[in-house]
Amino acid sequence: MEKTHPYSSAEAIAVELQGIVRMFGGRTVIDGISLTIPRGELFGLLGPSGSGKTTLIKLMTGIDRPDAGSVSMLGEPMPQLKMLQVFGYMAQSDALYNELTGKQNLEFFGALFGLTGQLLKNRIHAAASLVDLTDHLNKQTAAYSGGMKRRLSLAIALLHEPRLLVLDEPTVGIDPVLRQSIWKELSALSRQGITIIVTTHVMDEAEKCDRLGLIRDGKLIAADTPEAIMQKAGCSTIEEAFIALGSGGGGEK
Ligand SMILES: Nc1ncnc2c1ncn2[C@@H]1O[C@H](COP(=O)(O)OP(=O)(O)OP(=O)(O)O)[C@@H](O)[C@H]1O
Repeated sequence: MEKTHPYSSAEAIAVELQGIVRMFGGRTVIDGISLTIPRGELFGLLGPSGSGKTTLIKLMTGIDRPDAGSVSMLGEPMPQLKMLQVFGYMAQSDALYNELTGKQNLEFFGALFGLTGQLLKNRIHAAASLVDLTDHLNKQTAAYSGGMKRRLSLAIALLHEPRLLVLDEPTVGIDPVLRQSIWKELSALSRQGITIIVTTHVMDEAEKCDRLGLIRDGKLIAADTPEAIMQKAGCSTIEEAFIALGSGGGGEK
């Protein structure tokens, strides 16, 4: 479905990275990345383990600072404390209170976002049903499976109806049926104008993104639609394209 977004040009950009460099202990982990993500885009970050995906999204959200270059989110320079209210972030490892129930976790994080009373109840209901956890809300989180914990983390990231969702491998440990329904929902949120940035290792998920950024050794080796990336690489799958582009191939097979 065609997306239409009624934003002025100043508001039209969700995230802008200019010449980002991040070093750890003298090693360059993000090596001069520039990237613009428009509002409402479902943008996937794809790359091998250790290529810098998590580091890059931490820089986008202001959780970490670059050693060089600049980051802005929705027109605001990052990092900024007030921007924490604007985006929903789901980290790679679940930051949950195991001794609390699923519902208590949602209430706790909802309160941090200033949600109270009936509004909080409504949001908990909506977010929990989205990730199919309604029947498990009164269980202690310690008794949740890995996939249930991921789903609870996703519900927490959605609780305050953020304009920007940043999800670090949201579907790890989630079964294929639920994975599909979560992706359907992500597409629907994106059609409503919510920007979604998602890291993934799963190729069929990558193909569902509006645009993909391919990262290798801290460099952005491509940023385009899945179709354009496959065409450029002269490949019929994203997986093949990723390998071809990453090894320096440009499609002239
Ligand atoms: N705080 C840190 N201190 C030192 N090195 C770090 C730190 N954070 C990340 N790194 C290193 O930076 C590199 C990129 O890590 P990052 O977590 O961004 O990769 P990734 O692409 O998200 O990997 P994965 O898919 O396995 O999650 C790795 O070599 C990692 O060891």
